[in-house]
Amino acid sequence: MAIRDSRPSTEEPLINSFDLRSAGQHAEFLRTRNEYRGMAGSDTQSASTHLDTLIHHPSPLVLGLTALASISGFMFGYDTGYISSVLVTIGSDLDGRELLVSEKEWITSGTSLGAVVACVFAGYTADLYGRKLVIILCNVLFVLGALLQLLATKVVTMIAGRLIMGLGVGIGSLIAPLYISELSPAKFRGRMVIINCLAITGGQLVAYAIGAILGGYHGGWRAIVGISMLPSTIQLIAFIFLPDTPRYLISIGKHKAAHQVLRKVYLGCPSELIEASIAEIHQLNAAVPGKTELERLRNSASQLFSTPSNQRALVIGCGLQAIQQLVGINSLMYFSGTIFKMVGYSNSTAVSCFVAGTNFLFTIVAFLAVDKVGRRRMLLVSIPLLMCAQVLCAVAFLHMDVKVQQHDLGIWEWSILLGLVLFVAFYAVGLGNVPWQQAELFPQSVRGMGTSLATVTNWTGSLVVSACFLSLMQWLSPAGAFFVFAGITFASWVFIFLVYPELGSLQLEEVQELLKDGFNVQKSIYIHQHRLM
Ligand SMILES: O[C@H]1[C@H](O)[C@@H](O)[C@H](O)[C@@H](O)[C@H]1O
Repeated sequence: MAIRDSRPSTEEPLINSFDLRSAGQHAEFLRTRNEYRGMAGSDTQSASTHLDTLIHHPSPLVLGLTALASISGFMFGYDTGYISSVLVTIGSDLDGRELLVSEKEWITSGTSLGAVVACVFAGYTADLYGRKLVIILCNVLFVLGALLQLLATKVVTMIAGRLIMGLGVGIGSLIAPLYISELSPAKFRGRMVIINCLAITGGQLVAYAIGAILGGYHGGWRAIVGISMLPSTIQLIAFIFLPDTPRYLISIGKHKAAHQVLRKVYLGCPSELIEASIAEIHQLNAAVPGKTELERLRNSASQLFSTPSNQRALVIGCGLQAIQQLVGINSLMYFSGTIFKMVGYSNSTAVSCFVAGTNFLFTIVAFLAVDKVGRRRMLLVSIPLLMCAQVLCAVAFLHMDVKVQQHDLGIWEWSILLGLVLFVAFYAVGLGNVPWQQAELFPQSVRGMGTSLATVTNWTGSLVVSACFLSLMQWLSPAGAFFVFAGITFASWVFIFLVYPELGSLQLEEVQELLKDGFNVQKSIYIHQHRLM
């Protein structure tokens, strides 16, 4: 907001009247403001940025709502993660016979397919009817999908259940990071969104672990599916009573309700400053014009595609989500068992847990580092290391004859294990979570629609990789497949280096201003460094 001079004439009197809690804080505020003025040629610092300087920890409300919103992330991870163990143990429970390969494929990819479809509509629905309502809707779909699978005696019911659950997964993957981004103060935003990523990778880990435990029992798969209804029911009930995001509330004119939420977000901060921040957010977030919903949909789309800052936001958001998937992570998440079996390791379930556990652990590293190190730097450092890990896997595969079923575990077999673990680890610290910060790229009026497109890109990429990976290994050999991933990873680094600015310390309303006349990478780095000081 400081990039745009939003409250030029009221700035000084307002500052004087604020009950700043200490001289140190005031000094800090003035220093930040002056440096920022110098950098951006602006005359003021926004009330929201000022509010940020007054708080030092996320408030209990921010933490609580983030944790509850992240249940959607958990469902995303759990629902995509449990299917491998269900398929192994389902036997002839459906239609009284073993499943055909094509049926297994439908049951597996049904969720991703449902997710792609749902993301197309979810964002715009959230722009129109609110973030909270969409969270409730996604839980209804989770529960409905799980119930159908739980009670299924026919293959077709099972596929329908997976598809409906997929609709929920798609909506949840979009709405949880959006809700958290709009709620969190800028300085904790990165970390709060990563809590949702921790829930995704945690959900995958729990799904593998529960699969390993219950998979051994006859009919255990129904319990694996049934368990998924518990977290979604909790989230469904909780969000009936919880508030929508302050930014959404402001966008529909509910300033009083927004004030109540913001007071708990910025605990102990002066009420006048919160008012000023609401006025700013209101002023900077003009609603999309239109009398009917169709008219507004048309205007939103044209605003999203024709405004230069939104075009750049789309390039970054969709680009990062495509990269997240095309480097091949889900070939490991879904097929690590197959890969390890090919290499000669026998216990594929344990191995899958190991891969999922690494993903989870290194997401914690990202959580601890993101707001200090910055999103851009985390990507630029972790991606070359990820590429080295992929090359290590490829070279190790070159030295093995994968057609031989039983290998002694020699140096190259161990190198593959090492390569895959490093692959997941370096992915988790950067690409696993930074693309999910997508909501910060778009302005309020088209945030839902913009994140929809980015999320559709993610799920399409995931579908393409999981559908093609086994064939790719056949056509090009496993070594060839990993060299392809390494090539994509290299190109990704160049893309990110050229176009991805550091958005870590900007208010959501400032990002648009930054992207107005270019990607402004250098400028963004400058702001980040100065606000961190
Ligand atoms: O960020 C997540 C996470 O990294 C998961 O492990 C992966 O399966 C998803 O596709 C990705 O979106």
